[in-house]
Amino acid sequence: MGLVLKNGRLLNLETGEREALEILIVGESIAEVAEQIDAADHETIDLNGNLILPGFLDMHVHLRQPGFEAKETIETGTAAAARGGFTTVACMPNTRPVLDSPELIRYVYEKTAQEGSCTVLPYGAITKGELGEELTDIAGLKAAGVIGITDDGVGVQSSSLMREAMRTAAALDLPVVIHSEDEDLAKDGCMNEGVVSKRLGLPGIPGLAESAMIARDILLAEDTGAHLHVCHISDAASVELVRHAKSRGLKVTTEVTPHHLLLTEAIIDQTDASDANMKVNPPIRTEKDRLACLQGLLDGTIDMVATDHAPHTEEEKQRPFQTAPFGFVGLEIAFPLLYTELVQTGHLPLHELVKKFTVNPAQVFKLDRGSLTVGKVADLTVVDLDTERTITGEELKTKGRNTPFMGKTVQGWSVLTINQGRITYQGK
Ligand SMILES: NC(=O)N[C@@H](CC(=O)O)C(=O)O
Ligand SMILES: [Zn+2]
Ligand SMILES: [Zn+2]
Repeated sequence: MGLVLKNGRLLNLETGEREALEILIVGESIAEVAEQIDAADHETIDLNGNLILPGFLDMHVHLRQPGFEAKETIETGTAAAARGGFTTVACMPNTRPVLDSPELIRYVYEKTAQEGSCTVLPYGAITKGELGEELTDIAGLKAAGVIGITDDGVGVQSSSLMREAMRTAAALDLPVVIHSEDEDLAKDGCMNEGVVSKRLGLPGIPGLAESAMIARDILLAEDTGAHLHVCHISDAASVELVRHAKSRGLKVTTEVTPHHLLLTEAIIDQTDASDANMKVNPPIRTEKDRLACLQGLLDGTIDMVATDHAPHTEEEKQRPFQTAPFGFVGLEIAFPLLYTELVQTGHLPLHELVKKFTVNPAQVFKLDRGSLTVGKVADLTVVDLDTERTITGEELKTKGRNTPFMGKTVQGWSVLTINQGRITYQGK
């Protein structure tokens, strides 16, 4: 007995056409895709004409477990992912303890098997404890199932250590995923360095703190042959560096967050830095930087969207701007925000946006996901493009309420998500 999805439209990611096709799911896989499927022996769900998309992949999330369960757990973070249409998320190792050993990687897989609502692929740390001093057992981490190595949350300051990490990762065919931040340039900054930080008298983080490190790591990737993936790109010069590296044929890829595509530092200017829900790292920058990120997404310099879902408690975010932690939640609202702000406004066609959530991340990280053809894993989401909903705290499945998009009305919400043949979210 399987499950037949009836009365849906399948989006063709090559042409953008919407095809009236039915899907039969048996076990974990797609058994049939056809104009009409005999549902006599199966359960059926009527999709009311809504759009069927491959399940989304988010290669940058913070699930906070182990150690920071007040912010998020694997259970709540993956429930949020499912509500957002995601079927695969890659989780960052800046937990407590840091995911820097094979045992801790196995812990994430076991916890996900018990409580998860999507596939979770952990990253392992580059350095022990993310302290930037000593490399982890990268081969051991790979054997335990990491999909890449990263010290996300902090930049690896030592160039010789990074070079050694890249050499090892290249030999193991593991991506090196970088949080690019020169701590010396970033100092104790809490927002973008520029006219707004000057007016408010707050310490700034210059775009240079990001781009200078990206330049270093592109050169190290060339030197070592490693695949370099640049996290949460936010600055115009950074986008140009990645564009140039790609044009030279280097294995350099990158991601951008919805907030860096949609916001500028005006959100901090307007509120006089009174609300730490506007505080994130890398910081929200200028209109020039925002437009460079958008252009990078459109021309393929930026491969994918990633949320950098980074939940914190309300207590932490009520602290003064300078001392509150950096980070926004994003899993549940990423697709509706970008559908509303980029597709509805004509910046890019729907199927191009969907690729940035599906086939592109799958290709970059060599995952057999992102396609809805017979024999593939049944990872999909059904999206209602028409119904408008306001982003409110009550509806969120994440524990975090830290988003600058609270109160915004958007459309393009998932109404059904299926991961490995199992319904993981069903809503209105
Ligand atoms: N993005 C953030 O502002 N915060 C992240 C760390 C990170 O992604 O660098 C976090 O772990 O809270
Ligand atoms: Zn980061
Ligand atoms: Zn992050």
